[in-house]
Amino acid sequence: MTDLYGRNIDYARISVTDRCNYRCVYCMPEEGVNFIPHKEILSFEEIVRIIKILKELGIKKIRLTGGEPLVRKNIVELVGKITKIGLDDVSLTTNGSLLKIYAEDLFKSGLRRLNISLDTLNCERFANITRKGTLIDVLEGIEKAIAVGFNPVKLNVVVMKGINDQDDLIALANLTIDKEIHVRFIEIMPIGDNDQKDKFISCEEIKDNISKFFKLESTKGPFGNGPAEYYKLKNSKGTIGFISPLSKHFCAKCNRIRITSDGMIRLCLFSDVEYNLKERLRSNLTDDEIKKFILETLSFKPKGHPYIQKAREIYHRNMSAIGG
Ligand SMILES: Nc1nc2c(ncn2[C@@H]2O[C@H](COP(=O)(O)OP(=O)(O)OP(=O)(O)O)[C@@H](O)[C@H]2O)c(=O)[nH]1
Ligand SMILES: C[S@@+](CC[C@H](N)C(=O)[O-])C[C@H]1O[C@@H](n2cnc3c(N)ncnc32)[C@H](O)[C@@H]1O
Ligand code: SF4
Ligand code: SF4
Repeated sequence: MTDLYGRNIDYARISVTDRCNYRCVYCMPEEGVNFIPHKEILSFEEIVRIIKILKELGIKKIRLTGGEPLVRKNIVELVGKITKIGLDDVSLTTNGSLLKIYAEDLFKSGLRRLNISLDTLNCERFANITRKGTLIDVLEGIEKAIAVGFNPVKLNVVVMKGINDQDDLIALANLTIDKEIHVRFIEIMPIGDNDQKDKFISCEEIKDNISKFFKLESTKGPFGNGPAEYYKLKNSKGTIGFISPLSKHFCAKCNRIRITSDGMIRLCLFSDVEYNLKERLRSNLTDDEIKKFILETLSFKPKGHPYIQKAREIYHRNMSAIGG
């Protein structure tokens, strides 16, 4: 599919749930989140049908996300159904807390790569950032993922000024030396109901902080479809990536659409305008009619966000409900 700006859209991020066992400070509030009622959440059959239709429209890469995708009941079964569809790439973004339990079965169901969120290697800070998490669970989950054969394994680090922008950067960068782990530092985005919007630090500053300790060499990065720019440390096995949606946005190269867990097509992370796909799926439209609807909505995909450089808006959905 090509949009009005000539961008080839071949990647869909599908959120399989808005629920999560964590409450990360940059993603959703500690309490009072209104989760989507179960009957509004897309069923496995609906998700699989959407992916098959998207494939016919030229989508080749699918990322499953959430909320926390691994808290969705029978997620392994869903992954198995999706990997059988015959796409070029299926991947999943997770907080890693349940990987100890699911990594092996996910691998057996055909999934080959994982992106795991991990913002610090300090137990106390980890508990404060996730509000509900225990660091050791994620570290063991990462070990397990590597042991069963996932490759590449990428770690996503949302960097917050004054919280994890100093020693954490060095400790996380260090992980890339001996292991084939790819650590990506991400600029915090001002989306949803969170109180971290004054914690922004740009990738340039993050890079400067790392460069005080390590020399970064530009490099090609691991297999992926996302916007990260990659570097490596001398003789390291893994890489270090930077994702800068605000300071150096990548909208001109945007290749993706999103489907929320309640079946809305979201054309841009930074735009709250959504199109009701679920309503069409549940009203007996044919696959061809659904295709036509998706193509029609694509013409509304924005060029980028007009306020992207200094976005300080409150969006009606939290990041957990969009899928990142
Ligand atoms: N602004 C913006 N941020 C994005 C977009 N896609 C992903 N991100 C952010 O990038 C970070 C990493 O996303 P992931 O889910 O790991 O996916 P990815 O980096 O696209 O995946 P790879 O295919 O492995 O490169 C998250 O914080 C996302 O919110 C996008 O289209 N726009
Ligand atoms: C919404 S989470 C969903 C998947 C899974 N629960 C996880 O945490 O990896 C997807 C990605 O979005 C990132 N994210 C969440 N809120 C963010 C924010 N305000 N700014 C930048 N990235 C954010 C997370 O760190 C994670 O890497
Ligand atoms: S970033 Fe992921 S793990 Fe953290 S609260 Fe959001 S959905 Fe949950
Ligand atoms: S902000 Fe919107 S247009 Fe820009 S890269 Fe992200 S999804 Fe694409």
